[in-house]
Amino acid sequence: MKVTGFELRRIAMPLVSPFRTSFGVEHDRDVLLVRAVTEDGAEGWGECVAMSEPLYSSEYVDGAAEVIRRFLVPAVLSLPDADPYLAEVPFAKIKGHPMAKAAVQTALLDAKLRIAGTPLAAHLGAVRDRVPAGVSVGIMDSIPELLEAVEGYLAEGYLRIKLKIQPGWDVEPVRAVRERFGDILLQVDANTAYTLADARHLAKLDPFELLLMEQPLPEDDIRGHAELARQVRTPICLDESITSARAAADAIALGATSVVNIKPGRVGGYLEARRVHDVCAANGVPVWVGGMLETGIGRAANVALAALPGCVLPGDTSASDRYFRRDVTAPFVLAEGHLAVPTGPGIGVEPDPDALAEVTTATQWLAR
Ligand SMILES: O=C(O)CCC(=O)N[C@@H](C(=O)O)c1ccccc1
Repeated sequence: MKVTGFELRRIAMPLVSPFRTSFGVEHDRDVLLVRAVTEDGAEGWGECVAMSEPLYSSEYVDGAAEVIRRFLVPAVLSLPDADPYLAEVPFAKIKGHPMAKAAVQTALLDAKLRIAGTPLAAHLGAVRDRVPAGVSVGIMDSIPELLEAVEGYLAEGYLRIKLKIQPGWDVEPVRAVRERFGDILLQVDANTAYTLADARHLAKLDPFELLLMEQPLPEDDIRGHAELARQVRTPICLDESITSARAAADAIALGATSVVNIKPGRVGGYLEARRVHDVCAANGVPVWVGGMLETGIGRAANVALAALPGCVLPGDTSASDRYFRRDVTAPFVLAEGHLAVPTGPGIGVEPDPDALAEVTTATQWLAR
């Protein structure tokens, strides 16, 4: 496949409501989209999930755009065949920047699969045609406000609730949700906000029978998570720590995680995401697909990944209207708590030109 060039497109997507985590509050998303154009006019899309500031990980959207412009696009354009699998070789020589790599790799993968007429889900090994949807609920100003939000999501049909927690907002919100809504599927996400010194406090979550406790400690504290797992009953799930299939194998072998959140942007793309899935499946570790507030472009690819056999827990694959009043693609809509897996070639969705034009803040064409 010969690529004639790439378009980098920045879009400004306001969120329907502020999204608060232990590391900050998002009011809107400044998203970088990558479009690959091939010699015979096929195209492929990728979404960079880097946030505006390096608060979730070291990447941020302006930095990702720079790495794509200066290093990743030239590496691809120098290949005789711009195949996403072949591109992993020069990409591996560039240290880090998994979200930037994932965006370019996905644009190539989408183009390759559209040309072949193969849906991404089929290419990855999907076994389902719809996936159960969970929803991530941010930190709120009060318990009543939280209960109102959770009630609304349950009424919409979400099959699993994830509560963001941080020191000072953890046991009480979980207790309130459990007492009000009974034995719903419930989990928490700390985004690295605690330390091992908080182990006894985190053990207070055990009576609430949570599905998992996500990334309680810093992303590089594998030993700490293994020690914490010995002190709390709630299963530990890692997110920020799992940067590759090897990192997943290490964390599992060291007893640091018993569930894994797979985010393609965090591991460099859907090809490595499938390897993380396979390593976890080989070790009997359940996985689910996380989210980074993606538009329909990234959401479509995440839903395809969530259809793999090892994805046995609802993911943060919510409907488009969880975050956006108007998506740039046809919206993903909840049906009986599930999202349908796209069936078209590649990621199976196209951005709507008018919707895209409405939110575009900058475009740049990068060619040989
Ligand atoms: O549903 C979604 O797309 C968001 C799910 C979610 O909570 N993402 C969290 C996370 O840490 O997993 C996040 C939010 C904002 C920025 C980065 C990550």
